[in-house]
Amino acid sequence: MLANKTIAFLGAGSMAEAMISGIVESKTVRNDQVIVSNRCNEDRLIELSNRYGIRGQKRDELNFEEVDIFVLAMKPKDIDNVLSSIKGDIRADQVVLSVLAGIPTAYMEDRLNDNQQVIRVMPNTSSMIGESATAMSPGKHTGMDNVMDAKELLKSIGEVYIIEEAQMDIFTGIAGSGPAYFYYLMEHIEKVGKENGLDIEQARKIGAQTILGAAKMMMTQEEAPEELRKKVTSPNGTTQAGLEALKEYGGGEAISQAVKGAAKRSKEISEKLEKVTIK
Ligand SMILES: NC(=O)C1=CN([C@@H]2O[C@H](COP(=O)(O)OP(=O)(O)OC[C@H]3O[C@@H](n4cnc5c(N)ncnc54)[C@H](OP(=O)(O)O)[C@@H]3O)[C@@H](O)[C@H]2O)C=CC1
Ligand SMILES: O=C(O)[C@@H]1CCC=N1
Repeated sequence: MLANKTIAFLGAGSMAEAMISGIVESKTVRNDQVIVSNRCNEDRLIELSNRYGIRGQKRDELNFEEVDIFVLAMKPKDIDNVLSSIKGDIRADQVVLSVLAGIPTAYMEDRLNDNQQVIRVMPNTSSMIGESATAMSPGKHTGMDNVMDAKELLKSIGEVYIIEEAQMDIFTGIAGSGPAYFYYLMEHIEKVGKENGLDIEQARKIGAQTILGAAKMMMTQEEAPEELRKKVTSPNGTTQAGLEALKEYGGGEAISQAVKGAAKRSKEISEKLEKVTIK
């Protein structure tokens, strides 16, 4: 379905690069079907086009007619500028995928053309290696063919979940922001490993393999995480001591609060948006 489709990223930052890397690596589309553009940083366009063999184009070089799927990948604060700058150039049947946290489909529909096809998407940076957990929520005018094309494209960067838009905030708290929690955890594991005689590279590999192993267990075994945890925990053994410390220092609550904090911020971004329709 994507065989002859052209995909244009508007925004060339970390998230765009992670998605481009995953898409190119998967060979779901040919490299020359992918275009990347940004606001002003031409060096970055050259860098990405050289690194991934895709087409870097300045805004005024973009031929909107040839594009089938636009991927908006700028910061949420830039959304109004972008929507008003593309409205005159895109058609309603061209699909606009937005990866911006907190920007509802209705907000984009109100500011683009009548019946504009939009899809709100929440990937994460593990798209870089095809391991994202990505959510998508189509807007009210989006046809099934475009939903299927978007899903196929997003499958190339990892697992895809079609969810209700109302669930986007919590999805963002868990999966969009989630990689950062694990990196933060690893920063602490590296530090304590180093303080206790490991070199930092060793500590990193050991910690990462442990997270990977636990993740694969959860994805392949029937047991719930609680059961798997109990199997690690010998009475009065080392794990019990570790878990007691984790509880004493609020580890579980800290994780819940991290997810809730990120979800709350996603909701706040939506709530702070200009409510007036500017069509
Ligand atoms: N980073 C992450 O883990 C995730 C991010 N997201 C979402 O992805 C979006 C981008 O985040 P991230 O990649 O981290 O941000 P970056 O700051 O790394 O990149 C932002 C990009 O947007 C470009 N840009 C700004 N204004 C415009 C414009 N008017 N037209 C075209 N491009 C423009 C910038 O170009 P220039 O440099 O030329 O100004 C830059 O390339 C955010 O909305 C975020 O919510 C979603 C999931 C995960
Ligand atoms: O921090 C952010 O706002 C973005 C959205 C999800 C991950 N990064």
